[in-house]
Formats: sequence, structure tokens, C-alpha cells
Amino acid sequence: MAETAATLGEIRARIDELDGNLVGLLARREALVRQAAPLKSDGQAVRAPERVAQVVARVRALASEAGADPDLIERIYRGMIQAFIEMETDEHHRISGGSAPRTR
Ligand SMILES: C=C(O[C@@H]1C=C(C(=O)O)C=C[C@H]1O)C(=O)O
Repeated sequence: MAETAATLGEIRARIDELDGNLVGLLARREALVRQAAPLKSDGQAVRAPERVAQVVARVRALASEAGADPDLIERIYRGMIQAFIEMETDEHHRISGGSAPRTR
């Protein structure tokens, strides 16, 4: 879906509008990832690299359908998932006996 706008102000206003939607969606994603933490046995299960590969492959295909750059979308997703993994790891430690949070 191509977006066109005449001025930088207009472009930024549309970006702000999209960010409003994106943050709402990210909040829902965060809540779901948080719920996954207690269902995992250990750090490897939290990171679940096979699931990450599946998510990345799917969003690359969705990006192509949407006319976006799949490489760009993959980079965005890998960064986002890394942040979610760090949050989920902290959550997992908190739930499973109060051991210290992972160090970055
Ligand atoms: C939410 C999960 O945990 C982690 C976070 C993921 C994500 O943000 O999509 C995917 C896999 C895991 O690295 C999961 O295992 O599904």
C-alpha cells in the first residue's frame, strides 16, 4: 500500500498516526510474549530459534505481498524479537525462583 504526502510535515503526521497504531499492536504482542514465559522450561525454550526462523520466513512473505522490502522487514523483526526475548528471559527468571535477571 503506497503512501503519498506532499510535505515533510504531512509525512511526519502520517508516521505519527501509524506509530499510534503500531504501539497499540506492540503492546498486545508484548502481553502475549509475556504469557509464553511461564510455559517455557529453560533459556533455550525461551529463545526458541526454530520459531524465530518460522516468524521471519512468514513476515518476509507478508512483506513481499505488501510491497515492502523483505530484507528490511526481516531486520526490523529480528531486532524486535531480540528485545522480546530479553523481556521474556527476565520474566522467566522472575517466575522461576527469583534468580538474577540476565545481564546484557
Ligand atoms: C513468544 C515466543 O518466544 C520468543 C519470542 C518470539 C517472538 O517475539 O515472536 C518468538 C520465539 C521466541 O524467541 C515463542 O516462543 O513463541
